[in-house]
Amino acid sequence: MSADPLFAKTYHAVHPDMMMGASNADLHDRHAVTGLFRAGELVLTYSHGERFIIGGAMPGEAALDLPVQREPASAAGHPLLERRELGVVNIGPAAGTVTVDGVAYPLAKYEALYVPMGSRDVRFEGAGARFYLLSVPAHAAYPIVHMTLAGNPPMRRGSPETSNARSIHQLVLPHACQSASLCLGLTRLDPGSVWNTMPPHVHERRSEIYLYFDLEDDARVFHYMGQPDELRHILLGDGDAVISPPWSVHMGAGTSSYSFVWAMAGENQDYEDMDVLDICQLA
Ligand SMILES: O=C[C@H](O)[C@@H](O)CC(=O)C(=O)O
Ligand SMILES: [Zn+2]
Repeated sequence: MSADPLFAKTYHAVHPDMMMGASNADLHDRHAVTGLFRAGELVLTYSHGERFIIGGAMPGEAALDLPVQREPASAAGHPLLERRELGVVNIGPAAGTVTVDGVAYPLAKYEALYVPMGSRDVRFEGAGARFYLLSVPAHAAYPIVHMTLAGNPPMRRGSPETSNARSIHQLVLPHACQSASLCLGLTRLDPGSVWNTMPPHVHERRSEIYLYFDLEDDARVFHYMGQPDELRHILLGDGDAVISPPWSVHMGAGTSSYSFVWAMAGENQDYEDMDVLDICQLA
């Protein structure tokens, strides 16, 4: 539940002690973001981690508009992006269009749009498109940027021998697209590779959200989280996201290969600001 009617659910910050001994249902309730993609709906949730708005828009035949703020009264009716920036990724299957203040941006599957603070009207169209939405508070307006995978060649990580060969596309990071705080990318596993983010890491200065997709209906990702010596897991399906607190490991293994969108915000935009963990220290 959420106090602000704009949001389907509010996710609170979680203390490390709360993860130890939590039931699987509580873990899911506190960290898994499900139900974002409903035909004909735009769904928003709110996380107290970096004040992320995590949402999904699945237009169907009718267009969907980003709503305006409702609370407090002084902000009611103002654009949602009055003091926020937005990242949009089309996770498919079909192409769609995002129109920002009258300018249309066709987004093929895997393409993304950075929408600056101050944008007023944001409209989503296209049957079969699923737009994943991530918004964080901003202090400055940067240019709108349409990102393609071809325009953002990947870093190659992992290998088939360790079942983790993958392409990491950095989409919203300072060298590719300026933003106030948001960092965003897309990682695709090679066929037959199932492990992401190996070796895993933590980054105390940013929290991170993963959204898994390109999974068949009966496939799952076992997403690991928690302190390195107190790991827990959550089972996620196609179109499900998971919120990692800044102190938490985030890595996963799937029952097939898959893709995921990663999004971070916090006090820096240095992708390399990670404490990489040795697999042998995990427990
Ligand atoms: O902090 C950065 C993120 O966790 C991801 O970029 C990691 C990732 O995509 C991978 O290794 O597959
Ligand atoms: Zn990370």
